[in-house]
Parts: sequence; C-alpha cells; structure tokens
Amino acid sequence: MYLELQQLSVQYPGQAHPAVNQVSFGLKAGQIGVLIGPSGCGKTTLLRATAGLEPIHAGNISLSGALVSSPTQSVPPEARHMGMVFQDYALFPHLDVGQNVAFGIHHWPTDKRRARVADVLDLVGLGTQRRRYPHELSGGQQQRVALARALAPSPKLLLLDEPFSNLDVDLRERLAQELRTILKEAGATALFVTHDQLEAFAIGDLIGVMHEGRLHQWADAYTLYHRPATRFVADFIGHGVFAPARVELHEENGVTHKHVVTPLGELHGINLAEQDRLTLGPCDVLLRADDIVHDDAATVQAKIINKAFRGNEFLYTLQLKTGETVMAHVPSHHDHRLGEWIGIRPEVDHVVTFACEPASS
Ligand SMILES: Nc1ncnc2c1ncn2[C@@H]1O[C@H](COP(=O)(O)OP(=O)(O)OP(=O)(O)O)[C@@H](O)[C@H]1O
Repeated sequence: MYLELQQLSVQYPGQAHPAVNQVSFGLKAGQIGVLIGPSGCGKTTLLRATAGLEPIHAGNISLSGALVSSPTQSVPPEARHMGMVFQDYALFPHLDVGQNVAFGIHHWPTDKRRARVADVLDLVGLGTQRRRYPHELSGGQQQRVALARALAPSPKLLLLDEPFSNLDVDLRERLAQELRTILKEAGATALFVTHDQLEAFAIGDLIGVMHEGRLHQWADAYTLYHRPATRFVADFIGHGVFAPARVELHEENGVTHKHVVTPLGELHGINLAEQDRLTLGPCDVLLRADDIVHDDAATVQAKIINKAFRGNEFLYTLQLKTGETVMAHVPSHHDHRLGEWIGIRPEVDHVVTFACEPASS
C-alpha cells in the first residue's frame, strides 16, 4: 500500500476516549479515499494525524514505504510532502491567483515555476484567471485555486478536509465530480473528509465510514450500500429501515434453501453465497427504499404516511398493517395521496441481516 494506517489511535489530553480508535486502512498510489461520518467521529483528527499535525498514541502511518508516524517517531509535517486543502480556502488576499499557486514552489527556477503554475491552473480550469485576486473570484473558483496551490508541488499525498462545505449544494455536487477528474488527471493520491454521502460517492474510490473514532467499514461505494458491515453503516448510507424477520429453511423440489420471512412476505431466490451468511432464526433485515417495489397486484398493502418529491421519483414512507414502516422509491408519475393504501412487494437483490436488537422505546 502507498498510504497505510495500521491500528492508529489518537487521544487528546484529558479526554476519556480516543478520538481515533485503532483505525487501519490503505490506499494504493493514485487512489482517492474518502472518510465519512457524523460530526465528531474523528475524521479531521485522523487527517491531521496523517499530516503530522497530531501526535499518535498507538499504531503507525507509512507513506510510500517510509514510516512517517508512530508513538515514538514523527516526520515533521513539512517533510511529509503532503498538500492540504481546507474548507476556508486560506488564499493570501494580497497575492494574485498565480502568486497564490506559486507559493509552495517559490524556490523553483522561474521558468519551471511559471510552467507549473500554468499547468495546474489549466488543470483546474482557471488558466485565464492568473492575474485576478481572490476577492474577484467566486467561492468555487477560490477553492479551485486552493486545490491548484496544493497540487503545484506534486505532493505525495493530498489531504482535503470538507473543502466544499462553504459552497452551495448545486456547486458542491458539480465540484465534487470535477475534483475527481482533476485528481485523476494529476495522478494524485488523496484522502478526503466529508459528512456528505453524495460527495463521498462522487469522489472516492474507497470510502471509510467512521463512528465514535472507529472505522466501521472501508470499501467501495457499491459494497457499502449493498453489503454494509455494521448496522451503523447500513443506517448511515442510503435510505432504509430494519424490519423484524426470520431466516427459515424451505424445501422446494427436494432441495432445501434458506429464505427470509419479512413483514412484506418471503424473500426467495437468495443466492447460495448469501444463504451461507444467513443464520437460522430471528433477525433484522435491512429494507432499502429501492428494495421495495410499488405493484398494484401485490398482496401486501401499505399506507403512505410521508412523501418527498425527488424529481424522477418519490420517496414514500409507508406503514404496513402490522405497524412496521418501510420506504420505497416510486417513479414520480405514481403520484398518490398521503393516507392512500398502495400495493408493495420486496425485490431485494442483496439480503442484509443483522442480529436482532431490542426495539428502542
Ligand atoms: N483539540 C482537541 N482537544 C480535545 N478534543 C478534541 C480536539 N479536537 C477534536 N476533539 C474531539 O475529538 C473528537 C473527534 O473530533 P474531530 O474534529 O476529529 O471529528 P470530525 O469527525 O472531524 O467532526 P466534524 O465533522 O464536526 O468536523 C470529538 O469528540 C472532538 O470533540
């Protein structure tokens, strides 16, 4: 691995619990990793430890085969050759765009420096803005200047901490796509922190979900969504609910299968690898909004108790006769009223179950 964190723990003085607790993951050169999790889960602390800005208490961090952090050894931040981009663009207001971008390479020979500034400004789409000052630029443009400045010295690793959080939602989504393209073109290895899933999905090759200092899962977006390793990940990523269910044996044509009995009916056709993972008996099954199909012919009826228009579809919150609540994505031409009963059936590609948890009061 190019960047490797092993059993990393960081604890602030006077705090009862570590802010980062035994976290391990790796990135290959050129990969983009994203850390996502609720406020206070330890994302920024992990990023700062990687940059060498926080001492670590256990474990180690290595970059490009060299140890940069351990409890007894720490390469100073400036010697790690990492670039950083934060949410406040931190541009120098009295320097123009070109001078801002040249800041980290001021010791380079003039010709080489000019060429590099022009290259990275082109890369971020600001090739014609070199002479402008930060206050003459939009927030999105300023953030691209900050990115160009961080990329200019060709850092070994780029660290980005919620760089778009001061920007409006539309711009954030566009910049997230652009950022991925720019980083891939630059061949940069990057670690990005956000609390926004869409941003994480748009940017990351690998995404780590953190909660209370722990890394619950480190995987690509598809796996996080379809194979969440913990209840926390299942809950945090995507819309869905846990419904009480039972894994039972079922015989058909002399062959025994496992199937899952849910309040919406039985989930059949579970592939063999998935069946192996299922333990017989009671469980909670994850039902995502896209696992529930609206079907007038279905035997299970549910009452619409909430609906949110999302352009091409509605997100309906539905209550079953048995009292459970599920969610469903339904094409937006099926515009039903609140309180109406509609037919639904499960169409689950990946069955995800967890051990039962007592219902919270
Ligand atoms: N300098 C500090 N001293 C003591 N505790 C701190 C310090 N910085 C952060 N913490 C605590 O460490 C934990 C992790 O904080 P951190 O800022 O890493 O979380 P985060 O996931 O980045 O949150 P956010 O999304 O709100 O920025 C929190 O409980 C926080 O209160």
